[in-house]
Amino acid sequence: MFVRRFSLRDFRSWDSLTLDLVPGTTVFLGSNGHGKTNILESLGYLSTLSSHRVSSDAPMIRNGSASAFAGATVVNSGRELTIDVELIEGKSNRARINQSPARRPREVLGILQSVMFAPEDLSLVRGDPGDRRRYLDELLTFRIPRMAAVRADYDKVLRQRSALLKTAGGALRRGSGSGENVLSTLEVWDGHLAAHGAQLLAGRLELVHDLAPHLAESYRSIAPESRPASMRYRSSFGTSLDPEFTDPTRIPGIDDVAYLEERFHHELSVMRTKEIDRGVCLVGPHRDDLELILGDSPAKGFASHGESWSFALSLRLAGFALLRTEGSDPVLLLDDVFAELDRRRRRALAAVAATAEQVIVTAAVPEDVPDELEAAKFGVEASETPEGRISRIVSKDWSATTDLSEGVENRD
Ligand SMILES: Nc1ncnc2c1ncn2[C@@H]1O[C@H](COP(=O)(O)OP(=O)(O)OP(=O)(O)O)[C@@H](O)[C@H]1O
Repeated sequence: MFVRRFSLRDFRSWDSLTLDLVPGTTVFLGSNGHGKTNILESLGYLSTLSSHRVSSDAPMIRNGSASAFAGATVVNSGRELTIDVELIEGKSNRARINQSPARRPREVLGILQSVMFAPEDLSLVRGDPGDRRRYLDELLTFRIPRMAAVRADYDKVLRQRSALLKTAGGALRRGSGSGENVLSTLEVWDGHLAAHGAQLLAGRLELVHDLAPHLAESYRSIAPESRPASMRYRSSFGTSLDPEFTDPTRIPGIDDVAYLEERFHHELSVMRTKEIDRGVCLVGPHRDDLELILGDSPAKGFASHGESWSFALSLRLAGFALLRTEGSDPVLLLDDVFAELDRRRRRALAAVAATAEQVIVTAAVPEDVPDELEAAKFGVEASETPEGRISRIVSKDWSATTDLSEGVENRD
């Protein structure tokens, strides 16, 4: 698939931009802090409804504006769909598909599939479990779009159940009669949590099973002199779950969801007193992790800086390879990453990028982009204006390269 056109309004440093793109590699070039990453972030947002840099939407709205807009026309096997999202300060976001309002923004998920590799990805290896869960869930949603609804339902039940756990703790400590009522309501929420959680968990386990060989292969090609890379899902269910279930080589079965739902229920009953004491939900997919292993050791806290980079890149390339084997052709978004890589890893990444239908790259200077990637180039420059610092596409002399910014308007 490829993005044929995209538009921004009041998105970070871009007050207004409409740009036509083509398949192949497109590079946005400019000095630090001029607005290149903001472009990739907006495409990533249209793809996943979240930013790779911030956990809330507010920072993406241009300073002084009440809302931001990002839209893209995506061509997938000859079929064109236009999606757009409006981020509104203090209100729910709005999304449209082919100009028609979507009932929920998450309906746009899956239309623009992308894999982004960015400096922030080091946190996949070194950061908190939440970063790795997000990595898994984004891929899962591309594979199985209905998983976006399962995740949303799970999060909703989790919030309600957590609030109830706090109430239950208070009521039982006071010895009030309402404690009994709260406990029976908790049973109902346990059922909902286990039902949604089991689906999410089964989806993640199947994903890890399918992803693991691609990870091993990607890491081998990037860092052949290093130890082998592997992954394993770590469940918060403890001994309630047969360890065989998290073995990435185990072939998922059709009864998995039912088994996991039953185990989830069981684990909730085991943890009941502890959960009420603490007032939080202690087990479930929201407490799980993806273990990344280098040789026989956990990559986190053990891998060198270079190995961690290779691991993070391999995770992204593994996701890209998996989606491609399943018939999808995600857009590859590479945020200023070539300058960070040594020659071997640059070549490995360039080789994969050359096979993608569309690659969008940011770089400070043309020399940062490997020669193997024939690229169309746009210059990006920000300047101070009465409305603040605003980014623009500018014409540059790239000498002997294709400068597409000639004639491009930063249109309304
Ligand atoms: N909400 C916002 N409103 C206005 N400007 C913003 C907002 N958020 C970020 N910016 C501006 O965007 C610019 C940073 O843009 P971006 O991160 O895209 O830079 P970049 O060109 O990718 O730089 P680097 O090469 O250093 O990564 C900064 O000037 C910052 O002040």
